[in-house]
Amino acid sequence: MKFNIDDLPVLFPYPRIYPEQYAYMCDLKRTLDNGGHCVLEMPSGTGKTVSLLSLIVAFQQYYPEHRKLIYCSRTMSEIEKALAELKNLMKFRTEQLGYEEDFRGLGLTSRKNLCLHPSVKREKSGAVVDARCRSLTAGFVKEKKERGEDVDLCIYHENLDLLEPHNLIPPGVWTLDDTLQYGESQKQCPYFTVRRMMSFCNVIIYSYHYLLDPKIAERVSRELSKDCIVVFDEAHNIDNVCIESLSIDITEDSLRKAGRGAVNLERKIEEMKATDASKLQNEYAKLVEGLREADEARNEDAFMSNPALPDDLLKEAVPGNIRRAEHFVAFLKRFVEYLKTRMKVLHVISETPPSFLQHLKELTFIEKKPLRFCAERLTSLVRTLELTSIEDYQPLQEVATFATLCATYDKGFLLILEPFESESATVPNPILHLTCLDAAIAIKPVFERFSSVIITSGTISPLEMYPKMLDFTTVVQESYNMTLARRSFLPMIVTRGSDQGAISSGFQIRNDPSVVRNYGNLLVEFAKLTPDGIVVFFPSYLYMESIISMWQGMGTLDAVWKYKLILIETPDSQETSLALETYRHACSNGRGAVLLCVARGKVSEGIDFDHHYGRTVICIGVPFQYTESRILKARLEFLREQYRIRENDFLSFDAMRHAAQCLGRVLRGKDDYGVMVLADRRFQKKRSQLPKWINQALLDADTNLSVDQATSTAKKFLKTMSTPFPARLQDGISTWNEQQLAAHKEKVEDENIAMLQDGIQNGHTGSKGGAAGNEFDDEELDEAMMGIDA
Ligand SMILES: Nc1ncnc2c1ncn2[C@@H]1O[C@H](COP(=O)(O)OP(=O)(O)OP(=O)(O)O)[C@@H](O)[C@H]1O
Ligand code: SF4
Repeated sequence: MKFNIDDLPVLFPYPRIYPEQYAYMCDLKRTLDNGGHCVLEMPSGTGKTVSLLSLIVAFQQYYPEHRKLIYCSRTMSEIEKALAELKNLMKFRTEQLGYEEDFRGLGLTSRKNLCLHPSVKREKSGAVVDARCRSLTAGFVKEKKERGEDVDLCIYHENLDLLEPHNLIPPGVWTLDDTLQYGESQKQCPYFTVRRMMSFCNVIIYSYHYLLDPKIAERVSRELSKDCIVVFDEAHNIDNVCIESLSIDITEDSLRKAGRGAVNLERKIEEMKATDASKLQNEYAKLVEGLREADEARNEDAFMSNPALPDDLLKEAVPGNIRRAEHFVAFLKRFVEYLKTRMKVLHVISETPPSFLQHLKELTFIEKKPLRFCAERLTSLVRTLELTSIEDYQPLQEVATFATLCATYDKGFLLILEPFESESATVPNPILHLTCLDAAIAIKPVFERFSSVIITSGTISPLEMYPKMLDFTTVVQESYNMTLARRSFLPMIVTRGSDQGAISSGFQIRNDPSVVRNYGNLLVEFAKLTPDGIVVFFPSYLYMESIISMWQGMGTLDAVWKYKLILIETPDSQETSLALETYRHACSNGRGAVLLCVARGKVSEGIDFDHHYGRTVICIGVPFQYTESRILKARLEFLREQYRIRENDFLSFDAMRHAAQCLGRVLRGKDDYGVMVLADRRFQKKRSQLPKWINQALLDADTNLSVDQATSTAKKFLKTMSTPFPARLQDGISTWNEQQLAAHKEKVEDENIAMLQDGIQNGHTGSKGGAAGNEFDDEELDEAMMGIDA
């Protein structure tokens, strides 16, 4: 369908639009017009992707600036889905406009997914694929070939140089699959085709890391211009991605390997001195000028890049004591030895980077400045030495990254040395964590560089938490309702068992036989009444294991087994895929199945249980994080001091965003239906932290149910749902055709005029849904702080 938002003509590739899609697009347009950032929460399965793409492509094509869209998603399947949606949109636009627009949309993922080289693509590890690819494509390998040496090159990479650089792939939208097929047919590398064509694309769809992880972003995304429109889809975990991209763990094993790497480097330096000393001399001369100049020709070698953010990168000359290759390696060895001695301590140490550096200086005379250069200096050396098996130097690179991060950032980081794996362990197995506490550090350059950043997800309540945590301001912050012609999902909070005993995964009572039995009864009852699939989420693997073994003893599993197959998620991804496949099979053939999994696990984040694959979702307990974790404690303290976010507010927010993610798994569209059970008495007080669209569907009467009451409510609901509901009944309510949309716009305009006439100023109030609020009482806080979910 076609419609206008203000003066902007929008082409939307479906005959009907959902009211929330229209509202979402209006707010997007407002954000782009005003030039600023926004946080938008759109109910799951209501076509967020197509709304984003239709509006932004319309904006891009209509206005002369032709602003590029950078669309970041989390997983490869989500990237592929968005590309397919874009392809469909562009096809529709061509049909409507009567001509094909000059447009290119491409998706980028790792080499591992896009490699075509017959032997490299068979490697299992992404790091090995990267390393092997480099050994076939690096500039010095090519030079060797030109000199007539017997080295292998990748023909898929070589062929790219024969093409016009701005036209490596014809215009159009290419899904990852299309790109692979095209690469195969033309014998050209899909990965480098996309990398090199990024400046010539209208839309790029790739993973978060290409913008947020400085090690990758610096290489891949540095040429993107300021007026690009950046979208982070499924952004409810964006703070964790930011933090992970700047955190690093060092173990005794990695230090041993790093030491070996340094010895190897020494050997290589000696060899090069004997054969071609001028290369080392050249490197030295260039380092006097500064690392940037020394490293100009590194465009495509995404290896050992700098972990620090662009603004924090060094532009000065490299300090004299690490300019010579052998001096630098000796320097690294000294640093590795120092770290080894630190690992020998048998008590937990937590210190800030300045205090670490102070101690380091006292003991070894290593200064901060050369440490800052470590990562880049190592890159330069590896290039000069023309090393090919770079995966052997990975641990040394980690140490160099660690050094650079420690010496670059004074604030927002903490070093934590944990000598033992767990409280009860007696054999030391030390880990030195350099943990980033401030998510705002990694994302800051994105907000500073791009004028419009859109943070969106199906579950991103409370909206105001994200601007606080990520330290940015928004022009629009909105949460949308789900318009439904009938009540097609039933959220409820179960607080008591059939015996009226409270149910909760709270620390004190979680393993009480009566609580476990009540949870078991809940599962058995829902297994009886739910057709096809049930997904059950536990707060942690540990709790899931203990409850399953207790259920085994109580005969609960046997009772469930009568009605459904039981499958379990494990930390092993292959096992879990197999369980999922069997689960789907059982749902499809009528046997029905229960999938037991954990909040924050793979299933809760990326897997959709649409239609019969998920008719009931049960959240057993509030999925709090393991609060005894020192890293989490340090982050909580930081959030309190830096951003005035109280510990309990953050813990509660974090638990609820994961609970909401779990609930959202079963509702994948307007024609879908399902029951959402929050089984813990503590959910009652956290209700306001649910996304607006779930909270509004939760009736007051359904917030304090016993297992019996919940069963009878769900039975009635499922009975209603099983009656046919023709799509035409949604017309005008949860879907609009062009006339209905026009009528809505007219109504809004009339209302605005009337309001103006009344002298009432009209303005957006922003989100009212899911205020953060402090919903903890003292008892709950105690529970949370006592480490409920190990
Ligand atoms: N107006 C519409 N009419 C019919 N189908 C639509 C419409 N809008 C979207 N869809 C379809 O609905 C499905 C769900 O859309 P999509 O996956 O984009 O939802 P979403 O909001 O991104 O969900 P989530 O964020 O939870 O993944 C898609 O297959 C999409 O093509
Ligand atoms: S250039 Fe492309 S095809 Fe060749 S090894 Fe690298 S990723 Fe694979």
